[in-house]
Amino acid sequence: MARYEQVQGTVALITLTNPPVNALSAAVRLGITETVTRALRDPEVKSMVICGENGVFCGGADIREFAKPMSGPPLVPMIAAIEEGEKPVVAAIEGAAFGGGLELALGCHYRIAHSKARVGLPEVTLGLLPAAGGTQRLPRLIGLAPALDLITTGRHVTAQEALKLGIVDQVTDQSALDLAIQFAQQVVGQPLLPRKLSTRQTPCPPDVDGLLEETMAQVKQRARGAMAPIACVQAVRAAATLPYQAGMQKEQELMATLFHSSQARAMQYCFFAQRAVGRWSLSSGAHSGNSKPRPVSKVAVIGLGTMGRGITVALVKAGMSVLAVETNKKQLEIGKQMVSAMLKHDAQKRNATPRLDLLHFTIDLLELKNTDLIIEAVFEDMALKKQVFKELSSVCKADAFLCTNTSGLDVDELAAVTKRPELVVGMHFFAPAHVMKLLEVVHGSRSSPEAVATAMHLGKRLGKVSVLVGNCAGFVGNRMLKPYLEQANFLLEEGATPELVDGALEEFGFPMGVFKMSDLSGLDVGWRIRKEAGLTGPNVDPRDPPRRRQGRRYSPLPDLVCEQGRLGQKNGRGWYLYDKPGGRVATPDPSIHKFLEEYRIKHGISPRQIDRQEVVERCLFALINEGFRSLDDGIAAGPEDIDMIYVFGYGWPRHRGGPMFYAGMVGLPRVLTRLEHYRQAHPEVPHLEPSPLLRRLVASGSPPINKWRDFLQRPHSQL
Ligand SMILES: CCC[C@H](O)CC(=O)SCCNC(=O)CCNC(=O)[C@H](O)C(C)(C)COP(=O)([O-])OP(=O)([O-])OC[C@H]1O[C@@H](n2cnc3c(N)ncnc32)[C@H](O)[C@@H]1OP(=O)([O-])[O-]
Repeated sequence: MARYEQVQGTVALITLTNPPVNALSAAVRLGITETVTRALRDPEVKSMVICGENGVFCGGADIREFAKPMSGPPLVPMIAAIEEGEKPVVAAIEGAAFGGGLELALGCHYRIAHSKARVGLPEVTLGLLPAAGGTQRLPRLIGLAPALDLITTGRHVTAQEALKLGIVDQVTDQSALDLAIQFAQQVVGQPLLPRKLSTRQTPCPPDVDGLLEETMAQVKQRARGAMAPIACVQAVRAAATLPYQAGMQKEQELMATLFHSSQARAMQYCFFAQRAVGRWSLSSGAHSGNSKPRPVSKVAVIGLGTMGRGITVALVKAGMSVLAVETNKKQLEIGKQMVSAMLKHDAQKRNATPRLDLLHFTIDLLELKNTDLIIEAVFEDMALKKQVFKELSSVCKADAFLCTNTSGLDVDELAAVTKRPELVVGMHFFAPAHVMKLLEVVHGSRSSPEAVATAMHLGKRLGKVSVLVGNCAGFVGNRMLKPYLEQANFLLEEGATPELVDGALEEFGFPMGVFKMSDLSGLDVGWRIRKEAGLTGPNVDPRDPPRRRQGRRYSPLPDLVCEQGRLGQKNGRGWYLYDKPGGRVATPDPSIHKFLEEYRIKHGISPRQIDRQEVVERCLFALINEGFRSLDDGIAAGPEDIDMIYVFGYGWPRHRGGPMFYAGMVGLPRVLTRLEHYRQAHPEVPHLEPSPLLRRLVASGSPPINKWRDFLQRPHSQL
């Protein structure tokens, strides 16, 4: 797993050979150990170069090995042997040097990178810290503050930034390997000691304690309960305050607490789940391996409201030419100005030039005739969308794909008004569409594999995590959100406050609780949908009592709040009070508390003490229960799909793996028992009735999450 060659007479070339990313598996570590020893012993060899096969230096430790017992030589002494050796070693970095890969390079005496290479220590995103000396060598190389930034965020750094920071010694547009070999010959005979990072002092600012305290405070706030970022700060602190060996000891101790933690397991599950959802399959037998996307070069977006603008920006940022369409000149002008401003703002942040040349605007649908793919992003109204789809169907070329950006409307109903239902798919973007990583691609009953493949591929080009879902009201994400929101409202009726509910959910790790989130989205959005569904407003069945609709318990609280003119952040008043209309600073509102008290009196509800555990269980177990139903219905293909939708679209804390992974961690029998308990206490809430799949899994001994697909009633039936 490491090839050995002697080149240019005196240079030992060691190539890591473990495709696709040359991860440091036991065999690779053994290969490196043996070849380095050989090179150090061979008197003909004066210097060494380490590189990776297939244009990738190394993707780090082999994450798949973490769940198995340790075998093969450990990384720390392997890297120490390279550094301590008395022959210069040069790392030739092409592609990527991440995690243990960068730590290996830091053990080398010199680093040469290709201009397209990226480096970083992303262990924190796997619930770990760089435990092969990364927390001790990187600060000694680039200084305390930049090392804290890189290690606590895990961000990837370009070769140019790596050069500026001093992580690499040279960057080349040519072959990094050729340059490294040349370099390795030139440095023979130069003093090696100053190049051994373990012998250096960490460059620190005058107020080390101040910097560490400030960083710790920021990290704790960002971490939302994740342990790894905090351990990273503690480890880097050791690099600034302890001698090298003591720092290494601290690094190992901290890693030991993280390595077997449930958080690390959850985050490593997310790493693989994120990749697994890209490998979609349909019940027809079509899958990502046998269905080719059609090349798309001309894209159009219909409607320049909030969603349309975000989608347009996302497409342009991906380098695609976009035709943006509005109904009239005034709307077009507003949209044009806003999209241009968004692109300029984004480019400014990245120190780049905005690609305004890729944007074209029109109010004439006939201009769509040469477009390959159209994303309709008009108002969420079925009649309007149908009208747009009919027109698109007649003006667009016969093989153009028609995609609808909808958060839950029936894709089949829309496809039925076109002459090409097989080319219609749903693309559910999340606001703001140029920022949020999630894309639900909705497979209608007549969507062709090519249409699915094309939409999934487009999502990837936009840098999104695309998840294929079936067609039902709300698809996967919003369908599961419904019982979650419902429970939150019921908890208010029973005695909770918005602050109590939000506090419990934020403590769990959501960036925002459910009521703050509703205020941010605008309370009128759900109000309008409920009016259309006959749950509130003039279409309510007059025989329904105030807290029952369509045969089940209903809370009119959100409707009553809207009726008071409280629409959320946009007008400064919602479930909370805001500093100003459009303001972000939420404060609890005594008038909401009074309103809730009066409501309870009016409906004869005696408020009770509700604790945080009940909030978390009722909201999240109801959501998880709906997840099991979505799986059993074949709307979600697997638990990973649901988990990635929630992690990337709904702020589910990554260190808890996603709702279905979390259910497995809590224990399926416990989820079942608690749902049964709450169902008994609230017999009028059908969402609390445990799903048949959950019951089957528990009856079968609660198999691990990767075996759940074997228990599905109708695998992929709706996909
Ligand atoms: C004591 C230990 C200390 C040490 O500090 C700990 C670490 O190093 S922790 C590690 C710190 N390192 C990291 O966190 C870096 C993790 N890796 C990455 O960020 C990206 O893979 C990389 C940027 C390298 C390439 O991106 P790309 O070109 O878009 O390609 P892709 O992403 O689609 O991956 C292709 C295939 O390779 C697989 N695979 C990848 N890496 C690993 C791995 N380390 N292991 C195993 N497998 C890995 C991946 O699952 C996929 O498999 P499949 O079956 O085809 O789905």
